[in-house]
Amino acid sequence: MNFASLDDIEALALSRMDRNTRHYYESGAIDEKTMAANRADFDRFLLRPRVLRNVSNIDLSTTVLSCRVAWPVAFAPSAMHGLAHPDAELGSAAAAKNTNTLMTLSSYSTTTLEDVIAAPSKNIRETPFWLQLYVHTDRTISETLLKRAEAAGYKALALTVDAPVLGRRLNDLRFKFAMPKHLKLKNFAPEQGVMTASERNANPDASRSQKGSKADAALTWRDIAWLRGVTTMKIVLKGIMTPEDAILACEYGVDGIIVSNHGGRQLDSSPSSISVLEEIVAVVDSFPGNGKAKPEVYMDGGIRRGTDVVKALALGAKVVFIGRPVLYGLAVGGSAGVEAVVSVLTEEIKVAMALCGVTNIEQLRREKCVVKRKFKGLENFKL
Ligand SMILES: Cc1cc2nc3c(=O)[nH]c(=O)nc-3n(C[C@H](O)[C@H](O)[C@H](O)COP(=O)(O)O)c2cc1C
Ligand SMILES: CC(C)CC(=O)C(=O)O
Repeated sequence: MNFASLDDIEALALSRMDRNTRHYYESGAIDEKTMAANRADFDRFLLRPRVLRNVSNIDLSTTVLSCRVAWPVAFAPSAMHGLAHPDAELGSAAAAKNTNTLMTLSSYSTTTLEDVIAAPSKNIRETPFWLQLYVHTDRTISETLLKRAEAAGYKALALTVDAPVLGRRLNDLRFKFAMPKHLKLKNFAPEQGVMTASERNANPDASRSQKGSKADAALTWRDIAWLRGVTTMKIVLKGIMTPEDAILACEYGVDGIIVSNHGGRQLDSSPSSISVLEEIVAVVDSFPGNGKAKPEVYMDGGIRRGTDVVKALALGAKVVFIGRPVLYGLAVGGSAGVEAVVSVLTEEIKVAMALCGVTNIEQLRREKCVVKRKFKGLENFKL
């Protein structure tokens, strides 16, 4: 499949989706200001073209939590891939394997986590898989899920910390989306009472807290110790947006943090991910590790161009994650569509790196001079 840009894939995908799926995938919370800022704020940073530096070979490979991957972009967890394509998560997992891309599976998937990691692919290189987790009010259900993930070969769990309650997505509320009958949240038994976002949105009690979903709104930092006790997988916190929480993450000894506002789907009026990335990287870098490893810092939110990836890496992200683009790729062509997303973004990153005069990811991350602030401060920035 051949596309010029991720926008073209998105436009085709949206034109094919039924209204409710489109709303669920596209929506941000409330006025969608944070979702818009996730895109717009990349324009606050400019790239500096450098010349005559032999850029005939560009190497995009890097590592994430010691696993080698082909490029510095990973798949963010998103619920219910079955809405996008009949192959569901098997399509996205095959694309992840075929392109040696880290995939994070949402625990609210329409395929079991065991089937996802075993998805057939033509690639023999080992590709890391992580499992995203919402902690269930009945902890034994989460413990069982983690044990299953560990046994199946998942390398890390990504604990989503920015959704103790669900953000209000207005079109989900207006149109009361219901998951089609042929789809199930396959990692849970029906009696475990896990509800989809839409079912919860359609239920006013549940939308006030995540009680209805059985996701535990009472979770605190102390629960990290519980997680450490029940799994040997590495622990990544997804949804860190302030230096204060980044320092706490360091103190609690997690292995990674994802600077993320959930694609603008949770707290509207919170800042864009790219605008807070640099200060979070700085506090993690200066945290006194006392010989212990510090968390790797990743980011997601609004990545749609190779230049976005280059900016985020130059501002200190180890890798970035893409959410909606994977769903749109899946919708246009199953695994081939997701591979088309990877291919467009890979080409764009290579071109941007070459024109910035850098040839590998370490160089890009070291040379912070690749990016230049366009505006001195928020006060000068007009949305
Ligand atoms: C339709 C949809 C479903 C999502 N489901 C989950 C989920 O199950 N767990 C989670 O932690 N994040 C979820 N996210 C958030 C993504 O992991 C990610 O943070 C976000 O999509 C990144 O922004 P982007 O879509 O602009 O790339 C979801 C996002 C979308 C759009
Ligand atoms: C089932 C939902 C809670 C998944 C999610 O995180 C989202 O829709 O943003």
